[in-house]
Amino acid sequence: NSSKPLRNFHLGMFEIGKPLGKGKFGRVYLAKEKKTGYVVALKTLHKEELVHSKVERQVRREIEIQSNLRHKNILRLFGHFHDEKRIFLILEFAGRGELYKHLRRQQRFSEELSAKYIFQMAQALAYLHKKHVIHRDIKPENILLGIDGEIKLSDFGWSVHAPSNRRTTLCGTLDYLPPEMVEGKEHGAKVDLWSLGVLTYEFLVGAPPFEDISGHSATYRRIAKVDLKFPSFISAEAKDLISRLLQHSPEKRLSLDQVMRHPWILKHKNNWDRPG
Ligand SMILES: COc1ccc(C(=O)Nc2ccccc2)cc1NC(=O)CCSc1ncnc(N)c1Br
Repeated sequence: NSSKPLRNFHLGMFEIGKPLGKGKFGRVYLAKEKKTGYVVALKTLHKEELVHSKVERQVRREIEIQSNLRHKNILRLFGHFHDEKRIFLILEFAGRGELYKHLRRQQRFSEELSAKYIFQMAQALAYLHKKHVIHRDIKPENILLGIDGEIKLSDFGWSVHAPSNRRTTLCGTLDYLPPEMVEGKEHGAKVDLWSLGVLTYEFLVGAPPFEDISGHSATYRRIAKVDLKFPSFISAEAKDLISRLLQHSPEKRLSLDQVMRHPWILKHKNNWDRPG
């Protein structure tokens, strides 16, 4: 539409820097836009892989979903372009990188830091849900940190417009899947609330609640049963929030507003270093 600023990007506009990481479909590089000196993260997706895994349509839908998202806790997709072999996504660069690396290094986060991250996640999800976008792939690997340590929700590889019934097979970890997705049922935005509960648990404990080293079917069973156990060091308020999110039936799960007003969040809210 005419209101959109004309921005046809091409590779020659960028100075490519160090590799930032390897995603499931391609590599990500630090890059600088030559004219403005603006630093971005440039993600390359290889077309033959996308076509091969019938993900082409998903990328297109993804780009159109992303291009009108603007929120401080959601990583921006500024634009995209392609050459004969690759598609390039021009992404906001998150100054403190991948959250899961910080989590693994520190084993687990304090209750105060976890509450701050969960509050910011709830704000990002409330924004997405208002736009009828369900993320569906909330896990530490898809969360980045901005230069001030703020959450940047990323990689909407699986986001869809609600409601939806997943068609393509799921890849990667099952740990974050809610019962309705494990059972292949219709699912709505409440899948992100279940995953938020799993994320809260993993921040505080250092591992997801239903992880079962004996394999997928064991994890499936534990999810379907909501077989939830807490270590003794978890506070009563944190246990309360997690238990009210990890409810088998989606309607019983807390809403995002209730998460943002939960005693466990409010208890820590005044100690967060709030910029500005
Ligand atoms: C809005 O962020 C995205 C939006 C979309 C997709 C994507 O691949 N979609 C997709 C790909 C294939 C098929 C269907 C969808 C990916 C991302 N994001 C990423 O890949 C994160 C790259 S890593 C990184 N990024 C910035 N700063 C850092 N310090 C780092 Br480390």
